[in-house]
Amino acid sequence: MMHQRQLLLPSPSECGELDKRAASIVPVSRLMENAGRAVARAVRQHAAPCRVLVLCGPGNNGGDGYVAARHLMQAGWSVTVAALAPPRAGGPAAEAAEKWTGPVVPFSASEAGRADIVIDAVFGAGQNRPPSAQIVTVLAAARRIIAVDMLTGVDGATGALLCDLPAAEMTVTFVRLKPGHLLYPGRQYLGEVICADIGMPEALIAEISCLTWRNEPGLWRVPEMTAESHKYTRGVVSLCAGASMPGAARLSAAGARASGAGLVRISAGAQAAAFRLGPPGLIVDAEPLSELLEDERRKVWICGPGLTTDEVGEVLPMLLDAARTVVADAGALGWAAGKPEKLKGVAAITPHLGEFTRLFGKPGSDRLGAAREAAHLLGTVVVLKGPDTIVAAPDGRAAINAHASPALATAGSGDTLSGVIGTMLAAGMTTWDGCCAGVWIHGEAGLRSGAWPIAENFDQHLGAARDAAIQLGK
Ligand SMILES: NC(=O)C1=CN([C@@H]2O[C@H](COP(=O)(O)OP(=O)(O)OC[C@H]3O[C@@H](n4cnc5c(N)ncnc54)[C@H](OP(=O)(O)O)[C@@H]3O)[C@@H](O)[C@H]2O)[C@@H](O)CC1
Ligand SMILES: [K+]
Repeated sequence: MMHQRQLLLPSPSECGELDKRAASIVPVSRLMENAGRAVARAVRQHAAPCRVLVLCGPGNNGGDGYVAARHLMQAGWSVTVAALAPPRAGGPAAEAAEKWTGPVVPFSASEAGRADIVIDAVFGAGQNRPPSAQIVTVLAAARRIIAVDMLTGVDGATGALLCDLPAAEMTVTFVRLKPGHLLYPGRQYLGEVICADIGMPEALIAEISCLTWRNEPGLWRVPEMTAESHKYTRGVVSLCAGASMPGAARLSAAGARASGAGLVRISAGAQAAAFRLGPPGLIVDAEPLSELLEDERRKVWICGPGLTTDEVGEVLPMLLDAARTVVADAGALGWAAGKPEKLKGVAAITPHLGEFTRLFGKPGSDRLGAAREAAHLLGTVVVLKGPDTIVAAPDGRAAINAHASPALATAGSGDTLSGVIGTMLAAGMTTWDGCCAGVWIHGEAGLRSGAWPIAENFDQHLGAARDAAIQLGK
């Protein structure tokens, strides 16, 4: 099982905090030596010996570059170094630069174009503004790039692009991945991301004030089935269905059932007869919602898939008045467009980027920060869906999900996800844990669904996906 601490995604500034604490225990020069050696090792495993140019910036990222250059040269590779600027005097990077005895060439596009591989050690965690046009031109001239810690031009905290960029083949980072390694658009420029152990004391990692994790089992635990389980302990998930889009509610209900809910009921009102033509295990209620809410065992409700904004306006306030745990999606998000405070009291919302924008405005280049702010504003867990789904809690915690497949980007997939999340909450998980687990399980089902699945296909894999989450979380 991955320990929560192993899943931490410190931002560059949190890494700075870590480096400062580490300095009194392990000299930065030793960490830098380990980092550079790890880069050289990764390059040797990745490529056959060839002409390498190492581009070094003035900070410690550049320091890692000088060390990597030395180790590659010692391994018999043909290596040159080009410095953007001299390393900061008296620092560990200057020490590393002094040990470089190989050729130094100008920091130029022609030198970059001459090399078979360019190692980008220009900026890493310390980049705080867009790189200059000169740097962009030099990187663009490279045939193959391997980045040290982070590709120059990608913001490690947000994954935002700070300039036009060529893509790297590989990025070698240290200690832990950073949010920018998982968040788009940056993620697609980093190639294979390798995280090297450089001897940072684990105890120090536990001390930093980082509240961002990679979404994997171990961050949360999914309840198992036990000999005493019955349908009410496995959990009851209820949904509100409407007249015009019955498919969405049925997909959500199917997602809830296939991921292990004990009982799933649809409140279909006048449409009950049509819903009864569906799968026999799905219970359809025709009674008024006010009556259904008298059953206190029906704690978790999904509201929005298949509902118009008018229908949401009728049912969502009733669910909140009855203090139910509500997962709001689709129509419920449209109902609150421009007035997100209408969703206060909801346990979780699951917007895609378009729905998020209609609720809160454009998130800009920092979707992680925007999701956190939205969660704080509403007191609600926000699941900002996408290829790098972000789950943010009102208390500042956030998880980034990289466990997914583009196959999930199909109509109805979000309805299925709301059902899975409903099931996790009905099984007794906290809202944040349940949302994180639901997103991972949905991702796992997508990964198991083969090429070009339709939303209905995901259901077939949700049980196995939940089981994988349970086993990996042990
Ligand atoms: N985490 C770990 O455990 C370990 C981390 N290590 C390594 O340390 C790296 C972080 O080092 P770092 O803090 O020195 O920052 P780094 O990225 O080298 O750049 C800072 C310099 O660049 C400058 N600068 C920034 N942006 C600029 C721009 N656009 N255009 C121009 N200048 C710009 C900035 O200038 P200033 O803002 O001061 O003007 C400053 O001089 C990290 O990525 C990893 O590789 C290992 O060695 C050891 C263990
Ligand atoms: K770099």
